[in-house]
Amino acid sequence: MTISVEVSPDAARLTETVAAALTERLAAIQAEGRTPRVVLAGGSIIEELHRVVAAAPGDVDWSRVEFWWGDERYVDSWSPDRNCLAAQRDLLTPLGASPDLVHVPPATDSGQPVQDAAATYAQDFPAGDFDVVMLGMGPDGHTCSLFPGREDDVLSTLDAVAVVDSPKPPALRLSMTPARLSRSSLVWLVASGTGKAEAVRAALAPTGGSVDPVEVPAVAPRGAEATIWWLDEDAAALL
Ligand SMILES: O=C(O)[C@H](O)[C@@H](O)[C@H](O)[C@H](O)COP(=O)(O)O
Repeated sequence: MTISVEVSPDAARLTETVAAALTERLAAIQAEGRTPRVVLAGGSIIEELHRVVAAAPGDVDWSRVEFWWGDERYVDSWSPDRNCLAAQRDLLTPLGASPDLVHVPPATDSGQPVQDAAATYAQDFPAGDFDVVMLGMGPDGHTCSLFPGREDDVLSTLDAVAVVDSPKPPALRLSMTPARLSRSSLVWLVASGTGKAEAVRAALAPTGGSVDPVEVPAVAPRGAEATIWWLDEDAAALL
């Protein structure tokens, strides 16, 4: 398992580079006769990445790719806060993804308390491992609605947790745990801009030795084959 850092000159080159790496990987998996399993997320750079992939879909049969979400806001299914609606609009609909292969997390109109919704969400995860998990990171080092100091979430041995008082609105969220996110060949963290530079340094170049995943949750998910931090120069400025 390797951990590496790839730095692009700016946000546009960053999303182009990650998009090309994604389409190359998914095409290679399909060439082996497998259906790729991809985990999506929300956040500004990830949503821009989705648009770039949709504009440059590569040699991938997107109707034969399975999708899940690493986290989702637990709000009404039509709320603009939903990560999955943005991904559907920017990525999945333009690429012709198969609705049967898109695993939409539960929403509040299911009527379930958030804890039950987390269990329902996890029941929809595959028996096998993922191929690519693509995550953003907040300026505080959170990823996937896994926030600093939330030991019960970050170190959970479950596949998914309910986040009940997120410091970033909306308060209720569903998160795939680092334990489950790490059941993936590749974990990619994508970060852009000076606002992420301090968190990138905390994750990758700590001043005081090793990084505590409870303090910097973005370091917790690790790919079985590789973990890659895709950064632009601004995000990498303090490395
Ligand atoms: O619900 C969320 O907030 C996102 O899923 C979150 O994990 C996101 O990826 C980071 O917060 C980065 O977001 P920005 O790139 O917009 O800062």
